[in-house]
Amino acid sequence: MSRTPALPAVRLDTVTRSYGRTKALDAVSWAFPRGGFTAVMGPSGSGKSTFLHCASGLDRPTAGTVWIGDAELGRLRESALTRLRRERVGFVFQSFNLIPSMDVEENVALPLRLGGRAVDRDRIASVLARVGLADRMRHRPSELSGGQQQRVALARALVTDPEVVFADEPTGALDPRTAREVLRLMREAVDRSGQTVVLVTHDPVAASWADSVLFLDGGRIVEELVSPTVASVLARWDGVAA
Ligand SMILES: Nc1ncnc2c1ncn2[C@@H]1O[C@H](COP(=O)(O)OP(=O)(O)OP(=O)(O)O)[C@@H](O)[C@H]1O
Repeated sequence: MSRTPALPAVRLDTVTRSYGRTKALDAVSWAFPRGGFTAVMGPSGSGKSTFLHCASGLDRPTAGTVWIGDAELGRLRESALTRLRRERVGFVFQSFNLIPSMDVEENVALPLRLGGRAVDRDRIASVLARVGLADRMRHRPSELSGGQQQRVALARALVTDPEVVFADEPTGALDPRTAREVLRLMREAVDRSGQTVVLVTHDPVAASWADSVLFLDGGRIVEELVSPTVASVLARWDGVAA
């Protein structure tokens, strides 16, 4: 079963991703515990996006193995991998990636439609209520603030009840107060719904919401900081970025 408690939500075993002679990821192994919130930090070019893309099945590693739950991604054909990403994984990006011509309800319903699933309006209403936007169903993205758009994107990521949500700099374009609201909702997805969140960020405040922070440097994991605070993240960051 995909939700066997003993299985990590995501596991990487000696994953390397090369671009020519550059090893963007260099034999990285890690297991993300189910129901955990992990932040991934590191200097520019350290491999964070590559890590997230390989861990989520958006990209295929050059070598090594990735599992999401019980599914070994390298064994899946492209169509099965697409289905797995659609049904078992949620994505949130810095740039929201909402469809401008669709209203909020249609944007949130999109993963269900693409997956050929029934669009249950109560489910959409409930996930929008969860992110505090129940009264905005008929709005277009352009009629919403950046923070509201990111909350729609989070609702869209959560609507399929995914095992794991991958977020790439989701608060990068938001002011601190709005960012806090998005982070609180991600924390809630972990604490109340047992979902797993993997968050790539440059922001020590965002990282301090996680249960642990992985520091990447030169395509390798060089540190894990458990129970991070803003101060402890900054202190480690100085060490990694030095
Ligand atoms: N498509 C690509 N083609 C060639 N090289 C790439 C490609 N994507 C990434 N790289 C290289 O791999 C390394 C890691 O890049 P990656 O984007 O994963 O870093 P990052 O930590 O996410 O950086 P940033 O914080 O600046 O977004 C860099 O040296 C980068 O130049």
